[in-house]
Amino acid sequence: MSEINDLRRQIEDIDDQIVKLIVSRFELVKKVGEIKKEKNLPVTDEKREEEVRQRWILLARRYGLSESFVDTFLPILFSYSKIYEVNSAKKRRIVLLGYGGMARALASLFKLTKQEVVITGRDLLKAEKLSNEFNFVTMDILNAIRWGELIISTFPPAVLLSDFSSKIYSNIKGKIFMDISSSKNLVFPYIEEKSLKENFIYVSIHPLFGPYIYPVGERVAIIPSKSSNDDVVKDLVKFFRDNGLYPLVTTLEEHEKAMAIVQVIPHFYLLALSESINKLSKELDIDFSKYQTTNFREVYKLIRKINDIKDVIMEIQSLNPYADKARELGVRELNNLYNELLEKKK
Ligand SMILES: C=C(O[C@@H]1C=C(C(=O)O)C=C[C@H]1O)C(=O)O
Repeated sequence: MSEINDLRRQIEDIDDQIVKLIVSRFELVKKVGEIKKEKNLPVTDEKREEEVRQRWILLARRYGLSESFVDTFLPILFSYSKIYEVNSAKKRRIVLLGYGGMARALASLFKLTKQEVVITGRDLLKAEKLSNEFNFVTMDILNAIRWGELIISTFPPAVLLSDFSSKIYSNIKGKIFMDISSSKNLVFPYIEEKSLKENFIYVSIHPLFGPYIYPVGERVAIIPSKSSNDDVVKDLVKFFRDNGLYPLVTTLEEHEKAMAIVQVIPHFYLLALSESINKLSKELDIDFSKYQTTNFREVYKLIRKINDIKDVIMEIQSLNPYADKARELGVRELNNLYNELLEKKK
């Protein structure tokens, strides 16, 4: 036993050094972040990440560490590095309409950059619960939008199109209003028209990440409207960059087409895959959880994630204007593959 204890003391010594070294690394990363902010550069630098990865792979080979360790460890290191790189940004008065997962993700970023944030919605108790998590403030909707400067709605499309939101649109003259919908085909023209009529500035955004906390370095699509000019867009690009995201200015059409590719098809396959796995395991009467391969584990993680946000996923399937085309193609490709494999058997 004392031999184990002795070894464990040595392990602890090494752990001490690892933690100290990681913190020293983060301190340097923080300095890189300050320079990037001065130079208006985004937090994420994919080229540099690949460079770092290649160095690590060489080191791993030299010292006999597995490459899979590198590929498991580095993404975690990078994602925490980026949290350290986000500094306080110019203070804006931000109103978050809604208190779901995406509101929480955005709130976590605004906490890192020390923004002034008011969280509000139809249920003020729920709004307060989220506010408390980050030490932000809750107000009723009308007071919040009177106070705020940037209004970010995390409401679902049906709410954005309702009379409830109309009341908001007619009380935000001169302010910037953003929605975060994944499918914008319905809401964009509707809010754009409201913004021209009610004299507010509408810029549609789409955070390209799920409802996870501290999404530093992730992308956000920005879609200008007829009521927003270049200065507003430039200002928002800087705002999102300073708040740790990677802004991408695009158009409504391009956005919807891109989402057909990166959301509609993958979600469609994953939902079907989820059902197929469940049904086959019942039919064959096998508890597959005991037999998880590494790849299966990754795939199943994704399946679980999308099942958690099934409402949003079904909404995208029904609202994206290219969804029918995408799904038809998806089914056709499955059939092709099916036939190809059948042919081989003959
Ligand atoms: C520290 C930097 O920022 C990020 C973090 C990196 C890291 O932890 O090594 C690498 C690239 C960037 O995505 C950098 O650009 O060097």
